[in-house]
Amino acid sequence: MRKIIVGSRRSKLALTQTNQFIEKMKAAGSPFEFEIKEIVTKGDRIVDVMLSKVGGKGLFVKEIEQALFNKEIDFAVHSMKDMPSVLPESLTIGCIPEREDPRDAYIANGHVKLLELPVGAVVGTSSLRRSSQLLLLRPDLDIQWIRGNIDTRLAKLQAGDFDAIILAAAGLKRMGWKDDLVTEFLEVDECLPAIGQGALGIECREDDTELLAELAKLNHEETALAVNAERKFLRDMDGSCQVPIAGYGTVKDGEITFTGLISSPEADQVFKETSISRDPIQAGREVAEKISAQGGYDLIQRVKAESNV
Ligand SMILES: NCc1[nH]cc(CCC(=O)O)c1CC(=O)O
Repeated sequence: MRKIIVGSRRSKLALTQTNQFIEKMKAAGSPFEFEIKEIVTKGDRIVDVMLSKVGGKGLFVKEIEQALFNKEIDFAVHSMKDMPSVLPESLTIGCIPEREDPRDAYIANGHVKLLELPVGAVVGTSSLRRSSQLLLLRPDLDIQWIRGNIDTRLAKLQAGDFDAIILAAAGLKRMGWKDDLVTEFLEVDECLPAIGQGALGIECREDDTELLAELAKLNHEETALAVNAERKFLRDMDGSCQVPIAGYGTVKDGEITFTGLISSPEADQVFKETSISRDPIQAGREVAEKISAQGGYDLIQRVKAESNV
């Protein structure tokens, strides 16, 4: 029996996602034995710097991809949100399992609703995408950067460093947090999620046909279509997690409805467009074209130049 070595970051969330996926493979009758190999990435070593200032795409994936090339590991479970829009040659996404909740979760001390926070309240997030969309809803808020894993962020909230914080609902749910921790789930039309948020991607070597055949059984067609549209938009806009870019697709009867958003960090310029297509590439491309025609692509380039990434 082949033993599959699964690479995982060392964070609680990464290990949880990896273990949950391995259990799914076992339940689907996969013929392998599994062993997890922990890998420390650059993104895990940097804790105190604003992520958007650190620079370099794929902070959480480079070391893992190197281990795949070296055949030290056979696959890795990534949050699609952390994946650069282009994969290195000879690696591929073997499958995209069914998506968890794509929404952002707003968690406030005393469960004060977002629209009821006092003027100038301090909200913690480390994402320009979240901060710019928050400012659209509440221009008066004092957005402060927060870093660290889920537990660290919740502890900082509880310590009173912030009045509220925003986290991905998917991470909380996978870690077993109950919904009553969350003050409000921000609906996708008020805070459009990150590209790929809530979805996992299983990265492996392109020539590992034996493994690819097993992974294919866990692919979720609708999630994969939506995420492909989202990632086409990310590629065409030349985006990354270091610029305020968002996108979310849904699929009904084989038809993808995709909405993309580009904003300035101050949220004084916002472009949001939707396209519907049976082809994920076309859906993503069309939204990118519409937004670029209005100046969205130039805005992304300017944000990048200003933050030196
Ligand atoms: N940027 C870190 C990261 N990457 C994936 C998730 C959550 C899980 C997911 O979105 O699938 C998180 C944490 C967060 O944003 O709160």
